Amino acid sequence: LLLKQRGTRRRLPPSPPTIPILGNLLWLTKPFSQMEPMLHRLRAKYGPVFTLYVGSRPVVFIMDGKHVHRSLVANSEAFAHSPLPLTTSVLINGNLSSINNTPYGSLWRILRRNIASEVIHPSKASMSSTQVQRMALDILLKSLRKEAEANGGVVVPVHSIELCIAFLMSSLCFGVTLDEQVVDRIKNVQRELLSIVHIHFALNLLPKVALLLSWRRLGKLKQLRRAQDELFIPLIRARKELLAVQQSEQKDLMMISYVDSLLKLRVEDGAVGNTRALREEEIVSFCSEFLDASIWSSSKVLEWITARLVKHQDIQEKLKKEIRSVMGDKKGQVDVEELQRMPYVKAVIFEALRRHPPAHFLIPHAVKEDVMMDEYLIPNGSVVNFMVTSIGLDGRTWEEPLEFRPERFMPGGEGEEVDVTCGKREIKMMPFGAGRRMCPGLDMAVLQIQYLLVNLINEIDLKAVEGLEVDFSDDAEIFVSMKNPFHARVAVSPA
Ligand code: HEM
Repeated sequence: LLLKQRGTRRRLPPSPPTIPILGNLLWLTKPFSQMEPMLHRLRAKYGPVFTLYVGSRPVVFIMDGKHVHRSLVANSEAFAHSPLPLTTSVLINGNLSSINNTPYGSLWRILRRNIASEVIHPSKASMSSTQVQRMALDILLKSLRKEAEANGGVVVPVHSIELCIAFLMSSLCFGVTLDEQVVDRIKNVQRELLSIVHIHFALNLLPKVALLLSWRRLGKLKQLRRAQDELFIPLIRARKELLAVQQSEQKDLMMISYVDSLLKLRVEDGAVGNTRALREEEIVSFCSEFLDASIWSSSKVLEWITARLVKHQDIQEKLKKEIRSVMGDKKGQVDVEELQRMPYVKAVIFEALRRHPPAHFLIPHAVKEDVMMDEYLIPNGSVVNFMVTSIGLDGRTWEEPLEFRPERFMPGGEGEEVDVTCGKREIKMMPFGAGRRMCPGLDMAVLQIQYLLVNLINEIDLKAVEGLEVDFSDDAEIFVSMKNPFHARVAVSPA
């Protein structure tokens, strides 16, 4: 059991030999892709909870469902802290810039409640997203049709998928449906920003070193931040004016948006009881977090699923059969109520989240007090990292874990009872994290992926291209892409 221990003998989780002063720094500064095999080897040798050191400071790794449950769920408050944000991020974005960077406490709760109840809550989400979802689907189909026409029926679906999800999420962020060129610019700025924010584990403990290493990148970061300001600020101001008109004329808005909620939000300011509105630059930063958190994760999941459907024609056929059985003779788009009657669709999505989670690690957590895990001490100030793939691909839980087999999530399968919110005793997979910092966008993301997947498959057949085998190797950075984007031959019914 997890207990706080005072005054008894304390031993940290096991660790490989460390170099004096440096600790295991050389390992910890490796990019994500190179760290994974090393972490699996350490798990095999030291067990599911072990320590690496940055100098004398411990970085704890938790690699199995049982210990994730003991920490993030059973002792959720102690593990809900985040390490200090990287100094570069503070320089560019200021102190109040994202939910994830906000220390666990009252301000974090306000920000979490805001996104969860004002934007993502099913009642709000369905109001604003139904029409936008339809438009996003049209963009996806139109983009695939255009590419197929130009290339003899062959497409690389990742581009169309990213455009579609970026359109959907930027509309929900700013409350307007933006034209494709603007969406493309937003997507490119966000991608560039992400690509230069290399978050090495060690740097979470050494913000000053991170600053030195990142100094060269600082100019580029500032330039990208200016590009964000140019794109986002006019949209935020337009929304502010619209809200003022709506208030004075008591009109209903056509759709809600994340920016609306941020414009109305009050945060603590200095003395107890004092509050203030968010500054414009803070709103820009929160929008950036919203777009990054939602665009890449959801589009990666849809990319992996469509790649799997090219490879496994039998699964594609089963999906189509289920869609036909629910839709009967009805023509046109499948709606949200019909999606609830498609268990196999959900099984395909869960299998993709298990086999190809878009993030292989949770965002690093931290503890702000000494905490006991079994007989081990996790000392105050430790960074704690949780590996998503070591749980979802654990051969003790899943039969042939590397196989893509949605049937596991159907009645009788080993994943039938899986709870992706990780509230139950056992954690078999955690693509959205677990505990207090668990992804607030879970329901929205699953619903949008269901909607886009079903309507896409209802309209097109995805086939393999002769001589171009789908390669399932991944490119494990912050969000995990396919190393080699796959090609598909599509037969799209005319618009
Ligand atoms: C398939 C889609 C998604 C996946 C797999 C995913 C996964 C995750 C994961 C693993 C975390 C870290 C949890 C932790 O550290 O314990 C996270 C955090 C977060 N996600 Fe998502 N996410 C998805 C979609 C979304 C969407 C659509 C939104 C917003 C609309 C969103 C907003 C956030 C935010 C704001 C956080 C930070 C929460 C905090 O620190 O309190 N995510 N997500």
